[in-house]
Amino acid sequence: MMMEPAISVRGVSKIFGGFQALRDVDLDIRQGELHIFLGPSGCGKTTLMRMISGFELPSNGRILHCGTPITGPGPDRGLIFQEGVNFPWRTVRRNVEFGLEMKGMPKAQRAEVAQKFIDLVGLTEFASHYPSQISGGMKQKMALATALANDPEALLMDEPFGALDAQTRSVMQRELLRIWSETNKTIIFVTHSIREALLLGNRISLFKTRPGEIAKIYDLDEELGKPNIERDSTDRKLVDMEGEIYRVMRDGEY
Ligand SMILES: Nc1ncnc2c1ncn2[C@@H]1O[C@H](COP(=O)(O)OP(=O)(O)OP(=O)(O)O)[C@@H](O)[C@H]1O
Repeated sequence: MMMEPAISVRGVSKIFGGFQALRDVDLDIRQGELHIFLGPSGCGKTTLMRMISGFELPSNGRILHCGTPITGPGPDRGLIFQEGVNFPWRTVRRNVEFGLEMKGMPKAQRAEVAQKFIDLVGLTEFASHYPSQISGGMKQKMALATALANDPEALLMDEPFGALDAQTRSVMQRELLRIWSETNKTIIFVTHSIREALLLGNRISLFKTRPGEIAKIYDLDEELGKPNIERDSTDRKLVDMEGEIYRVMRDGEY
């Protein structure tokens, strides 16, 4: 039996003023999938992500989460941005606890849940530090722990590693794959980087611009095997795909 998609995007367009940012997007995100949005600047990746998060509504069409129309933000969809939003006056632990506090979870239980996710992302030693005392990569780990603590069904990650240096970014990619395989969450991950897309995804939605559309979907499981930390950036097939996607984007020949 086919599982119901985690997210279904049906005939979705978005118009800002007179400007068409997205046109007629159809897409199913599978349960437990790590799905990549890849494309040039301005092609509408963030706009589609914001509509899935519920902060923005489609001009036309509809978006369903597990069969239910999305009408606004909800705890079932956890967001992680490049800036890694946090409260600077709260320690790592109290940042991770924030959503649980809002839900009114009792203190002891919230400490236990926060600890579990702080350990999962590898911040055990830094739980009592303030955001200003930890690195950019650690801040993104904290954002991941904060999102996971709320037990969302899907994680929406908008260029979460975009501001990190190459070395830290590569560590975080491996960490993300480990955490994904341990939690089985559905993840939508936005990136500009073809290589990052190829290292992480089950599938890639390749966007094109003017108007923003999904031009092509690549099934990486078929080509490269399922994403795991062994997926190798020097693998011949991966390098070939990288070249192909690069050419498609450069020449606009979708
Ligand atoms: N609130 C808004 N009002 C007007 N135009 C907008 C608004 N939000 C986005 N746009 C326009 O819609 C288009 C798509 O923007 P979006 O941020 O979704 O692109 P993107 O693919 O995420 O780009 P980037 O990779 O640079 O973040 C852009 O041309 C942008 O200027």
